[in-house]
Amino acid sequence: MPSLEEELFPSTPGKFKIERTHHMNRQFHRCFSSSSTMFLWTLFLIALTASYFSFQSFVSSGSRYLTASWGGIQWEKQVRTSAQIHRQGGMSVLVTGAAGFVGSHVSLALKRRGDGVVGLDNFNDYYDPSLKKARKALLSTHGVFIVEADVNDAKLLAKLFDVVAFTHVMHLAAQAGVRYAMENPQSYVHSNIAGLVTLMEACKSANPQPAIVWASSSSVYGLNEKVPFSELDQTDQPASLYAATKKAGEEITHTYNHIYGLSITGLRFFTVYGPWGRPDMAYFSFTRNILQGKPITVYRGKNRVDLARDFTYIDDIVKGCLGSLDTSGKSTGSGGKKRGPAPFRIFNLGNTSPVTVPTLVSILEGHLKVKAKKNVVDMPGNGDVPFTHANISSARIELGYKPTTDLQTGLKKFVKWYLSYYGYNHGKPVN
Ligand SMILES: O=C(O)[C@H]1O[C@H](OP(=O)(O)OP(=O)(O)OC[C@H]2O[C@@H](n3ccc(=O)[nH]c3=O)[C@H](O)[C@@H]2O)[C@H](O)[C@@H](O)[C@@H]1O
Repeated sequence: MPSLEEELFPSTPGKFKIERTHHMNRQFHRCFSSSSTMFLWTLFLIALTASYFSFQSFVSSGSRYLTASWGGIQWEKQVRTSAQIHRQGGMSVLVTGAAGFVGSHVSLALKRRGDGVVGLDNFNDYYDPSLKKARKALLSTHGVFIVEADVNDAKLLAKLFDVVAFTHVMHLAAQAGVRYAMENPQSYVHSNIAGLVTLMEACKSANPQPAIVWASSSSVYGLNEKVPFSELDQTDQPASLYAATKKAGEEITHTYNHIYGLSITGLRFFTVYGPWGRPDMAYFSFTRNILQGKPITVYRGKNRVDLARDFTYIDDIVKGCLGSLDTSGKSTGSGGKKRGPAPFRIFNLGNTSPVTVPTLVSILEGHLKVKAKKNVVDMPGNGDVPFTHANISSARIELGYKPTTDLQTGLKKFVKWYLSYYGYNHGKPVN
């Protein structure tokens, strides 16, 4: 039995057998055997295919405009107003990941000192998007407008550079989290590789080209054992896919610096923490669990050695970011062509005093006045590294970077924010 498709579109029309009336037989025979009719059929099929594709593109462009949260006169006005500079010698900065932890703090600091800021964020649900919306609302009260879109949206990026001649890009949009890379590896490729390249393409084509400062990570040191970690140490042994994508980012940005003259500064952040932080990070999830009376899992390294991190307070990181923007130097290219060498820099932004995870827990217990229920387990092979420790000499010399907040002080500020944000009164939830 022929399929429906075969019945409607026989593969060999000339041999089409008609067994009804003789008259019809003659007609069909004439129809399929004449070459001019064949030509008409071909034309018909081409027209059908073409109209199918134009309908498809109409539907997709239509839905793009229907669902797009950007574009239009009012939108452009908001972008321009947000980008306005209010100080002598100020800059206009496109901050990607502006609704994120570091992004929201940096945006606010720039705006406060009179720089123009436009944010970009896709508000994904890697962690509770309502926290991102709350950061957005906070920024909005300070005059920072955040465009809701993905950094992979090349058309939007081109439009933004059309509307504003950004002097700088602070690129903080990324898929963060070391261990989550085993659950969702593609999200790291999407944001940290594809998204970075899309942004670099937009920056290289922009006229004038902006200078770029972006977030790499202390995780690029991977299995490096030389302490403290210095920028010249080996970084070709990543322990997680997250670290590998950040290291790849350093190589990708180098290429754009080399070929197109983009000014690049990569910042290797060391476990940043503080108010408005990331709920997926240990200090945050420990706080939540301790307050809710739930157990926490504390990982332990080989031979029962405690894990340690060079925890760095958000305000210190913000100073490092602003110092990087201020000293970035200009990109040299224009019209997608390099006109001369441009700066390429990489800095550690750490605290230079690692603290073990059990110590982190006891500091939290002190501030929360609640004892944690600890499950101590051996570190699973999920991308974690045993310790991090930053050498910050270069950042100190070139950016004037000088961290001033120790973990005890920084966690106190975090806990104060946490209790007030989540509605606790003296450690008890307010109903
Ligand atoms: O500095 C960096 O490069 C990285 O810092 C953090 O990564 P991580 O240091 O692993 O921060 P946490 O996830 O907060 O973990 C801190 C420590 O607590 C430990 N931990 C974590 C979670 C947990 O349930 N138990 C536990 O003992 C981890 O093993 C680690 O030693 C961030 O999550 C990364 O996005 C960032 O790039």
